[in-house]
Amino acid sequence: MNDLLQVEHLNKLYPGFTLKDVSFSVKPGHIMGLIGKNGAGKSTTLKSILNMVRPESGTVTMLGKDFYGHEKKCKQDIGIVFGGIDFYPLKKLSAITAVTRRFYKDWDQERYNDYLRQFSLDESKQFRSLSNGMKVKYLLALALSHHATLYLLDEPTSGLDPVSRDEILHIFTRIVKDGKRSVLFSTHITSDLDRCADDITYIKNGTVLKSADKETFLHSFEHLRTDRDTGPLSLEKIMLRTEGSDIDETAL
Ligand SMILES: Nc1ncnc2c1ncn2[C@@H]1O[C@H](COP(=O)(O)OP(=O)(O)OP(=O)(O)O)[C@@H](O)[C@H]1O
Repeated sequence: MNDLLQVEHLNKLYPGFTLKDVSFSVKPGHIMGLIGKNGAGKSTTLKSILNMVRPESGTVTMLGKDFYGHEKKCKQDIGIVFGGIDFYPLKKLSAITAVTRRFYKDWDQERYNDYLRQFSLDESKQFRSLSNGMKVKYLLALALSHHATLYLLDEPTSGLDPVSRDEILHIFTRIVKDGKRSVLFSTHITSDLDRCADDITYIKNGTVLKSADKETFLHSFEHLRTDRDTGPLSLEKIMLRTEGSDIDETAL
C-alpha cells in the first residue's frame, strides 16, 4: 500500500525563520511523531502541509492525490487538530459541532456522542470556557468523528493530564490497528512517542535532522551515547544531547 502522506522538499519562508527542504513520508498503519524544540518548525511544517500557510515550494501527496490541487477532497479524509486556535470562542460546542458536521460527508454522530461521553465534554458550554485540556479533547472528538484515513495533529496531548494522555494514545493505537490509517502528531512529550510511535521525524532549525522508523532512528543517534549510558538512549536524551543541553547532574 502506498504512503498516506508524502511531503517533498517543502520550503516556507518567514521573516527570521526558514523551513528548508522538508521531506518525509507516513506509511499506512503507522503513528509518526514529529519532534523538535520550541520554534524548530513543527507547526509550520504541519500548517504548510495543509496549506494553512502557503509554502514557497514543495509538494504534498496525500492519500495518492496532490493535496494543493485537491484540497477540498483530501480534507474530507483527514482529521486535523491545531491547539492554540480559539476559533468561535463565544460559541457553544453544540453550535461549532453543527457547522463541522455539515462539512463532512462521513460524519458519525454516534461516534461523536461516544467521544463526548468518554471525554466528559458538555456541549452546552462555550468553547472559551473549557480548560486547555478540554479544548484539545473537544477538537480531537471532532477530528475523530468523520472516519478520516489520515490524522494530522499539532500537539494533541499537550495540556492533558497523564490519564487523558494515556486515553488519547490508546485511541491513536486503535486507529492505526487495521493497517489502513495513520497518525502524524507533533509533541514535546517524547515519552508519549517512546510508548506509541512507529516512526519519528526530528526537525531542527527548520530542517529534517532525521526521519525514520523508531529503531533506525534510535540507532542513528548511537554516537551520542557515552560510557555512562547503560541502555539505549531515550528520545529525550537524544533531543537533549543533540540540542546541546544535556546537563550532567552529577557535576552540579
Ligand atoms: N505567522 C508567522 N509569521 C512569522 N514567523 C512565524 C509565524 N509562525 C511561526 N513563525 C516562526 O517560525 C518559527 C517556527 O515556529 P513553529 O511554530 O513552527 O515552531 P514549533 O516547532 O511548532 O514550536 P513550538 O514547539 O514552540 O510550538 C518560529 O521562529 C516562529 O516565530
